[in-house]
Amino acid sequence: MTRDFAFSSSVEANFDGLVGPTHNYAGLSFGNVASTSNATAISNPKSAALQGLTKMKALHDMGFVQGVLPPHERPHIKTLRDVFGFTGTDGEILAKAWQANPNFVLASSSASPMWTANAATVSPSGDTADGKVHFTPANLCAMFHRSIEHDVTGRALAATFPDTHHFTHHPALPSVAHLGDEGAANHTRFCDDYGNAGVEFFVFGRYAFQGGHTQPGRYPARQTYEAGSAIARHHRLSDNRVVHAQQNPHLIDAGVFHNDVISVGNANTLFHYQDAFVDTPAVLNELHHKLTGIADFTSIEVPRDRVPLDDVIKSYLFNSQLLRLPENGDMMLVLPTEAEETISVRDYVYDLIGKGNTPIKQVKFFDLRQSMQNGGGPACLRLRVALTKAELAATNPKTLLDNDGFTRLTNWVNRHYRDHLTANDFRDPQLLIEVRTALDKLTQLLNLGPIYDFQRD
Ligand SMILES: NCCC[C@H](NC(=O)CCC(=O)O)C(=O)O
Repeated sequence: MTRDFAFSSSVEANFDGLVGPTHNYAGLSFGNVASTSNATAISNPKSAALQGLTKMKALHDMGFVQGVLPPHERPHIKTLRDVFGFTGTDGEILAKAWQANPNFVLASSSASPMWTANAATVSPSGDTADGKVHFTPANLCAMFHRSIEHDVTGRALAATFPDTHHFTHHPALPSVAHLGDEGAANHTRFCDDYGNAGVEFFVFGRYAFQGGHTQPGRYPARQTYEAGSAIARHHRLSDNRVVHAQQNPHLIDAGVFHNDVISVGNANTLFHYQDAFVDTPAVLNELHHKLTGIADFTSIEVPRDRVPLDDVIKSYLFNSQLLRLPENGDMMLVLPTEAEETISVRDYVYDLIGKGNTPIKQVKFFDLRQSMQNGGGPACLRLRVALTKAELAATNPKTLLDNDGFTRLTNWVNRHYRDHLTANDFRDPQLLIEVRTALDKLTQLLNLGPIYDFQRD
């Protein structure tokens, strides 16, 4: 197929989460090996945010549309007050909560909204019955510290995509285990041109309303089938262009807590591990079948005996960004440096590129160690939003980064962020004041309006 991708009327924009000023390692995510093994490590929020910005800038410079989503207010005093019941001034609330149980404060202080692959599920207008882009913030109810994200995430998305002629914002699904939803980390879309109808692929860990199915035994299956199917209905997707697949429960038990740790897809390509799903051949068949006449579907399977599962998890091979280069339509993998340092993975990737017989022709590595130590690689850090030209023009322009935007955000980080944070620092009300000062400024830089609770109370 010969096409000039540069003149396509639609794009896939990547909205990365700007790492928040309280980025820290608290070991909060059971089943996420990096998070639990780095609990109590000292974090460097400044360097974490700059690592993220470096990746965003590099992709912008390569011609991709790069957006940004803001961090959240942490420690989240509203949670300590309204959920746990502590009273008094902000300083008193922090002190009382810490005394009752330091974990209350730590679970209210994570910078986890940085992983915007978990912010929402997004259905592009080519897929939806009403021709609008639909957003559903993820309830993230499997982990307490993430379950407090969706209100502010919803406000940030509405401030980024404000035009109701083009964008529809749904509330998060109810926060109960039956409807556990982790957003785009378990959602992929296949298509030809980003503006045309595609096939949406929802991956889940377990069924909540039907017995008799296999599920993991050791670690939680965060996403349910029922959550994905409810979102597909809310987003007005056609059944002929939706595929639901169960993730292999043995992989979840080995530490693959989201589908984006074991597969990545974009445009006409799915890059996945052997046995990523329950009955992988049947899943591939359904994708092939539903994509007939829509896109020339290709799947690339990485065999277990080529790359051991432990190396997949350690290196985050599949937590890559799979990007279609604007100039010629070739695909590029964006990987963390850990992938280059893991010999089996490095050899595999260079072989893949070298052979040249798949759509993936390029690879780039980025140092994202601060995020990686909490289990967040390149793919976790971005939310993809396919947009037509008209939708892109209706997007809040301050959230779409150009050279000046990068300079402003880099200066903002350098001015407001600490370079060293441990658990004890969250007891200090001064940190909260620093965070609020920084975020107040950020809402002006990105023209978001008062999205934070401290700006609204
Ligand atoms: N998509 C990647 C998400 C990583 C995230 N880690 C965390 O929340 C770790 C936070 C801590 O342990 O401090 C999670 O597991 O949901």
